Amino acid sequence: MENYDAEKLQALTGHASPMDILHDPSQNKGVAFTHEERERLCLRGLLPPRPLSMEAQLERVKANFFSKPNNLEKYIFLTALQERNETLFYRFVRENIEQTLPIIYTPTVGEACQTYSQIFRRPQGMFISLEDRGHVRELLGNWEHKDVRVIVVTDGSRILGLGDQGANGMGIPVGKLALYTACAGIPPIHCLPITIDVGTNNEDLLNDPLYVGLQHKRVGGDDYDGLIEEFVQAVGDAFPRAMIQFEDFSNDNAFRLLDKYRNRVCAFNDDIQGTAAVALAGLLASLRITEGELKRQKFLFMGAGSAGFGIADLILLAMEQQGMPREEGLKRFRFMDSRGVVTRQRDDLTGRKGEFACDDAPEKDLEKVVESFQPTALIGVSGRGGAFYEEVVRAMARINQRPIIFALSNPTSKAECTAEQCYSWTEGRGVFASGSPFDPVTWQGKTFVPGQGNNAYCFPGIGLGVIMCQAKHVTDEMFLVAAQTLAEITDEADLNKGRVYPSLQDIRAVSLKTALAVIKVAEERGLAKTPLGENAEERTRSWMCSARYRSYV
Ligand SMILES: NC(=O)C1=CN([C@@H]2O[C@H](COP(=O)(O)OP(=O)(O)OC[C@H]3O[C@@H](n4cnc5c(N)ncnc54)[C@H](O)[C@@H]3O)[C@@H](O)[C@H]2O)C=CC1
Ligand SMILES: CC(=O)C(=O)O
Ligand SMILES: [Mg+2]
Repeated sequence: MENYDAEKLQALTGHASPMDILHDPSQNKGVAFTHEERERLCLRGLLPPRPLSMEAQLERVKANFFSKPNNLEKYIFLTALQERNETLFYRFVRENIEQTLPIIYTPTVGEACQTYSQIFRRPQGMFISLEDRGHVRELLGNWEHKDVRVIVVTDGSRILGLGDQGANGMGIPVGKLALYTACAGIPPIHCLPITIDVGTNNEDLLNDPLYVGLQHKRVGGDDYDGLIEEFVQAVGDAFPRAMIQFEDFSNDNAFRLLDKYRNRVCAFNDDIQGTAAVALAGLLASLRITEGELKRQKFLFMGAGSAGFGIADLILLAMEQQGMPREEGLKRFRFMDSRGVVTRQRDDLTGRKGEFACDDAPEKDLEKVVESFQPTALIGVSGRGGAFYEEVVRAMARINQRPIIFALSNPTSKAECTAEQCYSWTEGRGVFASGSPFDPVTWQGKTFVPGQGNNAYCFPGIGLGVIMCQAKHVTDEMFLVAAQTLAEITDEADLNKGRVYPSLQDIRAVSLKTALAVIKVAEERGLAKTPLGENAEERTRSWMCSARYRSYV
């Protein structure tokens, strides 16, 4: 028989045994449990005798983190901390955001997905596979938390610019949701990462004996659509207050699923819409440097997929708001993909490509397209590292006094050019942003701090706003206001350093402002199920979790 009162413990912590408290990452404080708490929760003897403060724990975590020999080891270390003591994990991430974001997110999360089968310790999130057809609702009932508000779901088919990673893509929803908590204060209890496994076309995984996903080719067609439909319906039933974020779906499905579900449930696609918001924000801030007007810009996109068309659509919406009709705006865009410029003569004008196709002659050489189209902004969303080679960047600098060059592909190895290349090839005149972080660059005595043009600046705040007012849908207008809000927060000091985004240190304030702007749109459009009115800021602030230990005495 136990010498503790299980009922009392249950009432206090939700757990009937003291050891379960230590094994629950949302309750565990490790050695930070005070003497009084240890007494009350019957933890005496289960911990080394001397209580330490959270500050001391943070010192230890810091020393461990920085002593790791490489980034993947840092990732494994932080994941273990997250699974052991969530509060300490989030406090450490927040206090060291510049150092930890590149680990729990791009670029290292990409490496973590690629090695997922090797580094797998404990499952995080939920896996739904083809084998679960007909049982998805039942399966969601196995998740321990019942009040889920945000689901990030992938099918692993296009993980960053690394292609098909199958079930190993789970690192992405887990990382994105960690950002929801770290950057927007959404309590982890409300977050659910999900990977839908319909197989993989990645030959390495199909031949890897350690691969943890279904080891057959991807299944598409009605079976795929049926599973996604069952998933969306099951979410509505199991978690009626949840918003669904589609993440890293290959572009044959990304737009299709977005179009199918955006007006039916509360859902958005981050690669299309979140990326659009961050890119537009960066462009609006860039125009304060180049002293240009959005309507007068010419955009050349390398990459004609989810991110590219998502960004272009939002730019067009912003142009329309400034009085430029969509038809006129379309003329200011060119898209290139692996087959060259997207022209009307092509035989693959499916989806968004048809609308953005131009009348130019076919051309595969990026430098020639830069010379003929004379873009003011070059945007890389191709997942092809090094696509912006020296002659291309130099041509941009010949045509423009201040060329805008965004290398948005992730992870770092897929960036179309590096920050250093951009600044040196444009002789310090390039206005640069990248999807994965680059260190500051000193060029001829001036130090540039490149901004990170990553949807991480937008989706946490948008999600926070949607959740707070329980918006019925996530609309393009919400992404537009998110972009405008982010651009406004970027100040002159940022721009003077060459950074077209605010510092990541300010990310919580950015997320809060974004959320408030989103709530306002939802309320104005009659989409808010629980309007917050004048209390929006106070209610949102007080809902955001703070990464502080709760007291049990
Ligand atoms: N910075 C950010 O916040 C975000 C960055 N991305 C990055 O953007 C990249 C693309 O993502 P999605 O648009 O979702 O992928 P996608 O697969 O929908 O589109 C990729 C496009 O690039 C084209 N492409 C591929 N190889 C090429 C080559 N050699 N030359 C020219 N074009 C080529 C493809 O034909 C396709 O049009 C990825 O690396 C992803 O990590 C995506 C979302 C957000
Ligand atoms: C950042 C992001 O969502 C991507 O690279 O897919
Ligand atoms: Mg993504």
